[in-house]
Amino acid sequence: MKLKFGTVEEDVVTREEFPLEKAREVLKDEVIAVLGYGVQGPGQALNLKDNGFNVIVGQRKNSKTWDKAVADGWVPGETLFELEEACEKGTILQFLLSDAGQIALWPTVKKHLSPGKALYFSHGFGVTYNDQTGIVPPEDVDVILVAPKGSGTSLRRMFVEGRGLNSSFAIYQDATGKARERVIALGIGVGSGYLFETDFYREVTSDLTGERGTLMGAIQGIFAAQYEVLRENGHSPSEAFNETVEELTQSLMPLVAENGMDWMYANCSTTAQRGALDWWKPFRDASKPVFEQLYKSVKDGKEAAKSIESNSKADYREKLEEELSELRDSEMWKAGATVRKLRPENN
Ligand SMILES: NC(=O)C1=CN([C@@H]2O[C@H](COP(=O)(O)OP(=O)(O)OC[C@H]3O[C@@H](n4cnc5c(N)ncnc54)[C@H](O)[C@@H]3O)[C@@H](O)[C@H]2O)C=CC1
Ligand SMILES: CC(=O)[C@](C)(O)C(=O)O
Ligand SMILES: [Mg+2]
Ligand SMILES: [Mg+2]
Repeated sequence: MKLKFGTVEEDVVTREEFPLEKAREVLKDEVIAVLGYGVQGPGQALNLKDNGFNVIVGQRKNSKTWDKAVADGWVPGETLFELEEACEKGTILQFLLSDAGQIALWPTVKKHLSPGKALYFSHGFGVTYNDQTGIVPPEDVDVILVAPKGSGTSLRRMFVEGRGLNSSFAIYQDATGKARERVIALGIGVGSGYLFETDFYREVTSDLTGERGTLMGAIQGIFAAQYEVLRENGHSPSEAFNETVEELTQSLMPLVAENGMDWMYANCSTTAQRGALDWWKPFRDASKPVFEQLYKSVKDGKEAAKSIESNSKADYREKLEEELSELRDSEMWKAGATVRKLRPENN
């Protein structure tokens, strides 16, 4: 359906125009092989299974995630296979290894992409940066994308709650003439609330910008800056944390989610409104050059190169964990752990 986003009209696909029954009809003869069982793998595979699709999972044996797949109800030899066996059995291959991991498995996946199969991604990364990944799909398969706009953990949680995370979708190559109905059916099948169309390049550039920017990188940066200034001026950790993070996640962001920034402002004091209206523009102006630098680094493929380089190392998990523990052990997030315990619903 066509909808106005501000003054711009866009086409979105909802469950109303493309109900689950239609998705099941489109994919009734397909075997959907979900390759990789990290964060997106479980969310998408379990939602597809619960929605009545024919799904198998491919994962390395003797790994923690193989055991997790078994614990989630996938049966070795029936619905859970080694990666190569799943590639062979699947007619739609959902390539949900980490973006760096996809490079290593690509020769195997490619070998099993016989004509008419579909290659499905949840990120435009591998194909867009194919000068770095080597992922160049054969011409006689569909190449499609459904990118849930959130963590696989939320995708599953929201599905179980009867809600739906929104996703973008894209078609890179339509070899069968059925790529469009295939990709939309998969998008509905994995539990998307609605789908908006993009292309692989735009998906990856916006996504890499978003996660490095406001969604993850910038927000931690801005939290740290304010927390430090409050602490340096003699405020206690609990006061600094509450005024920086807790109030935002518990009180104010839910209001923004419900009805927008203006409505959240309107539900705060006129004192706060005066100050926030004065200060948001200096913050925008201070951070915009950093966002421009970030977008350029994404566009130039530098962010992709860094990610491939670091996540292809044998000990990449340990290294990431080390850096995450640095965050976890910072005073701000230690204070956060105590504050979370104090929420009445947590005790
Ligand atoms: N994590 C998320 O919620 C989101 C991820 N995506 C995209 O979905 C795709 C999958 O991402 P995640 O689920 O985060 O992946 P992940 O980092 O959790 O890894 C998925 C699986 O790949 C396996 N793997 C890694 N390297 C391997 C290798 N060399 N050989 C064999 N297996 C290997 C891991 O064991 C794991 O089971 C990526 O394209 C990512 O950008 C998109 C939206 C959100
Ligand atoms: C959750 C999501 O969509 C991210 C942040 O882009 C990602 O995990 O890559
Ligand atoms: Mg994303
Ligand atoms: Mg991402």
